[in-house]
Amino acid sequence: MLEVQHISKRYHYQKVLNDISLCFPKAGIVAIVGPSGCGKTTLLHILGGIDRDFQGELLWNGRSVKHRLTRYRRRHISFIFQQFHLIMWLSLKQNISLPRFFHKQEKADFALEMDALKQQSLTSLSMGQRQRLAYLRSHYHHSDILLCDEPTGSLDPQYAKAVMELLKNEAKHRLVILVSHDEKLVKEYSDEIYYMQDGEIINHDILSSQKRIEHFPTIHHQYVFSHMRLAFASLWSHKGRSLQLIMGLLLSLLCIVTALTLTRHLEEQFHQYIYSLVPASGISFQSRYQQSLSLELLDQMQNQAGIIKSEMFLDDYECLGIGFESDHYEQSQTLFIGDDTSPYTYLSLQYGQYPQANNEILLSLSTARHLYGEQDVSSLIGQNVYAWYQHDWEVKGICYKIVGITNQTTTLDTLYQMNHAYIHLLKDVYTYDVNQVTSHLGILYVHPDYQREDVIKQLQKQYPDYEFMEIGKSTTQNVSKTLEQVNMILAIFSLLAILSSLFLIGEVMFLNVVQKKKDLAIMKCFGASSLDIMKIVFYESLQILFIAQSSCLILYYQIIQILNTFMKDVFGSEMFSLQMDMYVVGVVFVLCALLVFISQCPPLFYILKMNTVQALKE
Ligand SMILES: Nc1ncnc2c1ncn2[C@@H]1O[C@H](COP(=O)(O)OP(=O)(O)OP(=O)(O)O)[C@@H](O)[C@H]1O
Repeated sequence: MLEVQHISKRYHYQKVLNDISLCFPKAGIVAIVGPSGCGKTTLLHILGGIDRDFQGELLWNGRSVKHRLTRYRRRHISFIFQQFHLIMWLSLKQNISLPRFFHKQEKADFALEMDALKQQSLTSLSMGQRQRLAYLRSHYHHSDILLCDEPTGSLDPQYAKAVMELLKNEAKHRLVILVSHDEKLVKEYSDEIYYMQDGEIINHDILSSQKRIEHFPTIHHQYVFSHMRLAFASLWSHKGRSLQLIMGLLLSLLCIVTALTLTRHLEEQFHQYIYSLVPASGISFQSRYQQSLSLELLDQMQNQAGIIKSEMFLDDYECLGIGFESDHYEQSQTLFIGDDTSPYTYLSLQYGQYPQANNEILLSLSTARHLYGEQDVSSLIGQNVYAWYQHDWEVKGICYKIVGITNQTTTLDTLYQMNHAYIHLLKDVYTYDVNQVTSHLGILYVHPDYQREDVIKQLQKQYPDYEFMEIGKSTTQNVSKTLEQVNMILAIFSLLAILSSLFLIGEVMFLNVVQKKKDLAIMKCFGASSLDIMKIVFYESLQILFIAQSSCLILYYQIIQILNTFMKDVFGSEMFSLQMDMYVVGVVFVLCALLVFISQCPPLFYILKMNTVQALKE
């Protein structure tokens, strides 16, 4: 049984309700009538548990419910408002079954009444139809008390009577409290009437009494994923704005994920590329006093532990390329040849054998293909090619016989030959004395079982007049350092981009809550707690995040594919190929989710502080 004791309420300095005590029956229609502004609606809000800011007691079955109003509303209260308070971004059915989004329902069957409205959109409904919807919604939640604020206010007399008949029928099973101006209509249908004036009850008429007839409606469970569904409906209701948010977040996520993947992968692949040009086992050396190197010195060094091959590059002799033509190197078949990149003893043969004489060479598989096109490269074995060298602007060719093809693919076209072979061959072509040619740069190759640093230390001790350096190390270090800086800058910019879009999400969600606060208050009237409302708002931003992140994953995959095709075209090999970096994706997505959570604090805080009665009036 519902009871209020010594209820008083003030708005600033105005006393709206003054020490009201009432005791209501279990069933029947109880009307509250009085002039405009006397406090009827205020009293109704207190009875409905949506206004918690009052003095006095609200009792249900003798127990105070002032501190558990959400539970009280859910179990015992439903409303019909004068302005209907329908939620325009929900469907007809969702509006009617609104209470079921928040708790399980004892639902009456109203399929017949629904059929007439089913075809229409909410905005196209007439006032009478909206009134009917509001009635159906209150009926959906079969509560102990139905509170009606001017339920016939906007209806023509004929339809008003029909609504009163419905309420009369309702009142057999529950208590109907209605606030109305229409004293005549009220007298015709009410069992009790309270007369109010200036916030006080001035009279009470009991016209008849109604015994409550219990009925046992079917029980419907709460909708599954109810908060998610409401969040999605809310998101859909402002789809333009949501799309902008999703696009903003998607672009920032895509930028940061792609940029970080590029720099992380490119660093690795730059290193690989550098090592494909300059072997990881190479040590370069030169005299500290600018003295020329000699073949004896090379032979001496080659006998050191851990060294497997030594080379020296003649200062003024440069290999221009190889080709099949004997008369001139500038032919289309001529290939530019890089310096050989590793001792051939450690390369696996695909065809043929290792060189046995100075004029025999090995080709890397990629060079053989380059030279011979689509044809079977094994038929290159035994063929002659010409390597063209330039000295003092004079270009001369040395004839080599291809004896083998390795299975190696190299970035630059490469040929391998016996130690110092080209020095001996050039001597005959250019006719010089081997001891007279100068060379200031030598290369040593370290056995894979040895550490380059250790070998360098050893060499440094033994040959103090020479300076030894790891080939490619400083370049890779420089590349790593530069890419690290690029990474850092990218990360900062991307973080700023994500922060700004999250700030935007926070801002838009806040505006959204402010804009929809009346709808959220309506939900509260139909059983939602503050936590339910917070969940809806939070899930809405999670949905934005989810859509942005999943679209980002799809686009990220596409971008990686496009970049790989592009790089394959540009570099002509698959050396620079990217893969989806799930580590980067994971870190960025988790960080972003965390920031979304933080960006939701202002709207969620706003909901906690929201005044339901105030919000309903807006
Ligand atoms: N949020 C508010 N802030 C300040 N004053 C308010 C607020 N809400 C209502 N009032 C005042 O409280 C008084 C009672 O208002 P209430 O709406 O309860 O009256 P009512 O009897 O239902 O009037 P009506 O029949 O016209 O709806 C009015 O004087 C109104 O101006």
